[in-house]
Amino acid sequence: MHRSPRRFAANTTLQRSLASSVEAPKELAKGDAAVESPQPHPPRARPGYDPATDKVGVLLLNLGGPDTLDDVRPFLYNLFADPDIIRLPRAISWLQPLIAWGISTRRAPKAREAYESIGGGSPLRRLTDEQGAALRAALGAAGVPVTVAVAMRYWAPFTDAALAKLRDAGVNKVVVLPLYPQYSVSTTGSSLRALRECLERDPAARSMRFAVVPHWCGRPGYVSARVVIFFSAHGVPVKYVEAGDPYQSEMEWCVKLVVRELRARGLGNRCTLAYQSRVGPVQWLTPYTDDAIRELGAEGVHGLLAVPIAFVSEHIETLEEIDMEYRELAEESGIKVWGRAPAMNSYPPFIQDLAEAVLEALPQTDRAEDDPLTIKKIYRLAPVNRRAKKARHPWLRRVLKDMAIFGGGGAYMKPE
Ligand SMILES: C=CC1=C(C)c2cc3[nH]c(cc4nc(cc5[nH]c(cc1n2)c(C)c5CCC(=O)O)C(CCC(=O)O)=C4C)c(C)c3C=C
Ligand SMILES: [Fe+2]
Repeated sequence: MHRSPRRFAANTTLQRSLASSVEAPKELAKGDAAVESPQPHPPRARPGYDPATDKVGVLLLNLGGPDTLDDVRPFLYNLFADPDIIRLPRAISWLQPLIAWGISTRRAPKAREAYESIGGGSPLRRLTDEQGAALRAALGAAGVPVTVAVAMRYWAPFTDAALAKLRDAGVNKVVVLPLYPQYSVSTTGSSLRALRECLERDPAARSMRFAVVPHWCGRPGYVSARVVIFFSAHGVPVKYVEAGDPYQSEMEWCVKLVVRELRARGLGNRCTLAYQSRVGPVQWLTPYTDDAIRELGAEGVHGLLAVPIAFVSEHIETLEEIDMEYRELAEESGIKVWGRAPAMNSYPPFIQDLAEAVLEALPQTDRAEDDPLTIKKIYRLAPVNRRAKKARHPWLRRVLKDMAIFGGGGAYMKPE
């Protein structure tokens, strides 16, 4: 029998302050240049949006991170207790809480040190709130006023609080926007499963209509904003990809589009893709970022510009792993010049493009088959455990291809 892993509650003060979600944070109200708001436009009808009857919500999905050092271990517990992160055979799935407890307890001291080195916690929540505020402003300027709520997977604000916020605001149409450019079962898939589970527990929330933007790494606003060379992406275990996770092919496709953009701008730099942040003893996607850095150093490469291609906000993986660990490794490997492209955070052209993704998805809220069922469909098609084997069958691959996972919004380009 599958038992739900126990989830640690987040620090209650923070939960109180953030369950209320994404009203513009105070520092943004002062006029932060990065999110200087476009002027709101009176609501105007567009496909999927009738100002007379519709109240639109945007549900941003993200991973979450510990707010304080005390949060590190319970945050790690939540992460490792996720069956999309540690995939156990069904027969021993009941062991997951124990395994999660063991790994989080063992990993916590090192992770705590890393979070301490970037200021004592993850900035992901603040940056995601800022992205939400900027997105709300961009959509308001397009004549679609929205309520934005953030649903973090492993730390507050959790999905149930985010759904409650949307419901309390009277929202009847929700566009679900994962803040992961590329789809992986371990990220977007897991967040969509959490959302589906919340909807199953909460019939009132099911009265809202949903549309999902499953991935957006091919959108022009994401591709053309980058000018870089050493692409470093968060990895996943190879088994995920063998089981049909589209993450690696989306990553390679995304990098190809960025490289094409670089070439079009006359930049002939060599480009490399490598994978960072592996956890545990299993084989992850290769080449590993650390091996790639060593090899490039041994080849006599003079300078490297790291590009965090899978991350849209600064957090532990950029601020500590790339900026500190990989920089040090690069220096030791003989690389003389090291740089890192910043994450997008609330960069206006990026937010503008996300706003367009939301507007393109909005008409899907009017398709009965896309209501919370979409979420089910997408997750079912994301092959985990035994479903993974089935994904090897040509017919299921065909279904996968036709369905929402590869559907995307209008401007979305399919992998070549
Ligand atoms: C592109 C995004 C990500 C993928 C794919 C992903 C897969 C994945 N991650 C772990 C284990 C850990 N991830 C951790 C932190 C972390 N991961 C992502 C993104 C992806 N993960 C982000 C944005 C962050 C940072 C969170 C923050 O600081 O706010 C951690 C915790 C840090 C640490 O101890 O190293 C772990 C652990 C697995 C096992 C996995 C695929 C199966
Ligand atoms: Fe991760």
